[in-house]
Amino acid sequence: MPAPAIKICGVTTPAILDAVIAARADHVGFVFFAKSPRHVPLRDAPALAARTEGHVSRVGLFVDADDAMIAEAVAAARLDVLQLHGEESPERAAQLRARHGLPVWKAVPVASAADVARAAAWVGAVDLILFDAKTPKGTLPGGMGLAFDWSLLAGWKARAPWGLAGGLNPANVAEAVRLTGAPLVDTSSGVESAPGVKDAGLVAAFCAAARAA
Ligand SMILES: O=C(O)c1ccccc1N[C@@H]1O[C@H](COP(=O)(O)O)[C@@H](O)[C@H]1O
Repeated sequence: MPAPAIKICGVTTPAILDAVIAARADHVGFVFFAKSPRHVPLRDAPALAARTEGHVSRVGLFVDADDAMIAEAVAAARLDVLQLHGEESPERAAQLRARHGLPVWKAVPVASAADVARAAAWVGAVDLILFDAKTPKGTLPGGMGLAFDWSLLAGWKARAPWGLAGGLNPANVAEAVRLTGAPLVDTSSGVESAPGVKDAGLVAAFCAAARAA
């Protein structure tokens, strides 16, 4: 089984961006969602984007964002991918893909086998389906460090590119890849010392563990 692609999400500082690049992650995620402790203000995005050039692809994470917000972030961070993490519809995803000419990833919240089955609605509308843990009502729709029961993915027959998120960290990512065969793994809280505070050592450990899986 080839090593999974790796995305480190919620990067907000040049120092951690350098750690992500040094650890040879494939994707870095910038969160454009004001309620998140990992929110990147638009004014900070150009400098972060410039640092990534030629090293890592830039994924912009949005939660039910409007057109203006997404267009500004695409320009400021020179995004390569749009990740939708809210209640966007397949039609909205397809519209954004056409408008920006960028791949669109959609997070699908999972707590049951039915949630995995519902991911079929996204096949064809997006470029990658990201299975993530369903979070409690009233909390952030992701970035909570919560894992779901990975065995639920046994019902997913991989009819589309997909990835695994939710509570992944250096200690469990190898097991997650072994059990699910995920072609892409995505983490945020699992490489932090506190919400929104990334740890360069944990970033390196996560990438090494994912690659060794
Ligand atoms: O990171 C956030 O703050 C965030 C906010 C709103 C939606 C999604 C968010 N993060 C994404 O959630 C998954 C799982 O994160 P974790 O590893 O469990 O912390 C991942 O894709 C994050 O990028």
